[in-house]
Amino acid sequence: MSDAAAPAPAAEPVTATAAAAGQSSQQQPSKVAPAVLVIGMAGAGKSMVMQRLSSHLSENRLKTYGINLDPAVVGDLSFPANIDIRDTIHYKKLMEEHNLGPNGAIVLSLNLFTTQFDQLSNLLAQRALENDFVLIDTPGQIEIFTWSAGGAIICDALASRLPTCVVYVVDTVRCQNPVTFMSNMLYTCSILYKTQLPFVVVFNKTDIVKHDFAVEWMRDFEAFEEAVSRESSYTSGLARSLSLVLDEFYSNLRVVGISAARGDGMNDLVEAINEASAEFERDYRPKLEQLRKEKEAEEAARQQAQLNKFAADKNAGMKVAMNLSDAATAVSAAAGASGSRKAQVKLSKINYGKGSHEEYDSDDSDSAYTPRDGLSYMNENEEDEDDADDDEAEGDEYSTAEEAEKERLQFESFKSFLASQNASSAVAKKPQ
Ligand SMILES: Nc1nc2c(ncn2[C@@H]2O[C@H](COP(=O)(O)OP(=O)(O)OP(=O)(O)O)[C@@H](O)[C@H]2O)c(=O)[nH]1
Repeated sequence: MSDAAAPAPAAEPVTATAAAAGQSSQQQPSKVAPAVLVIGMAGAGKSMVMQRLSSHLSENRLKTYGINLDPAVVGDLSFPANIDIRDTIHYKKLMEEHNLGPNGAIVLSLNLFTTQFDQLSNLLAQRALENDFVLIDTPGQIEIFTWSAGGAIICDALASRLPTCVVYVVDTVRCQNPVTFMSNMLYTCSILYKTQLPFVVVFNKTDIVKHDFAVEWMRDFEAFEEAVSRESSYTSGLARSLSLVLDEFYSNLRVVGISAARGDGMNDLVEAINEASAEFERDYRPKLEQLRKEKEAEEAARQQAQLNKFAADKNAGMKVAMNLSDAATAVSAAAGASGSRKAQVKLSKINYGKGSHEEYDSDDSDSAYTPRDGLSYMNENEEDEDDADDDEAEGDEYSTAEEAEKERLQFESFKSFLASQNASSAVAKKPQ
């Protein structure tokens, strides 16, 4: 990607708006150069408009920064370009590699190029401070700007950094047919609504046909209807209906007639671009700022929701541990009520192990329970060894009683054995 210095002469302290519209340099417009996206159907004259506009601005001592986004241009460009898509993307190779036709390869080239567009727009933001206009030529495949992701990325990236407008170039000669005119206007409309950027419609090639008829059709529905009535096709009826719908759309359009070949109407074009740029700052910038803030707020809310979910999951984990502890405590208390302290201690140890999450003796009414690591409740006045000692003492008593009972049973059984033995020997000694 080349980024050579623009060939235009050094700018004098006169603003783009003032020079182009013949105003005083006292009126200070934005110092950031507007980005002008030149869009139009193949053959409408975009490249020639780029060439004429660059030289016209250069003659007025205004600096331009040129960008070529058309990968299919053969040979030298007709305008001075600082950045050329052909330096990074070889569209013929793409055709071969992906088995694509020229249109598909051009759209793919643009889409590939837009993957670098964020970096490019950062560079443009700097260059926009050193230049008066950033001019961008695009391929004739205008579907890039109506439905392809690449067009939207380009427009968003530019508009986020520079005042951006669209110059839509129309071939006036081919618009003389009202149905073709309507077809062109529908494209204009769809690009306007897709890009949402300030718009200038440029009727080119006015050296061949004046664009007055087109302006009249846009301003006066009856004039268009009369032209359409001469057509007898189905589409003429559709064109008539559509012109009614587009009435509102026309009223908000900036329209300029030029001849890129002869250089007619160039001052009007520059003035329209400056107006569109001012419209961007006045109407579009606040909307973009609002959108940016909404997106930031959305992102912040999303992050907060994730944090809340994380915290909720963590609390749920703690609750499970706490519930287990409560259950153990309840059973332990029940066991305590029946007087089996040993059972309580054993239960506590079976559930958690000694010194683990929770240990709590329900029969110590004077206990002060203090949380430990948020999970355990332990009687501060009681030491772990107490339990151990209790276990030992009570364990001793218990085993002695058992043994005594065992001894007693053994003794009883021995006595009954002796008694049975004595009885049998008495029978044996009895004289016959
Ligand atoms: N008479 C006349 N011819 C023009 C004018 N502008 C452009 N042309 C001619 O129209 C043809 C197409 O011009 P380009 O500038 O290549 O058009 P483009 O829109 O860039 O075309 P693509 O690159 O194919 O999209 C060329 O033959 C130009 O000489 C004009 O104002 N008057």
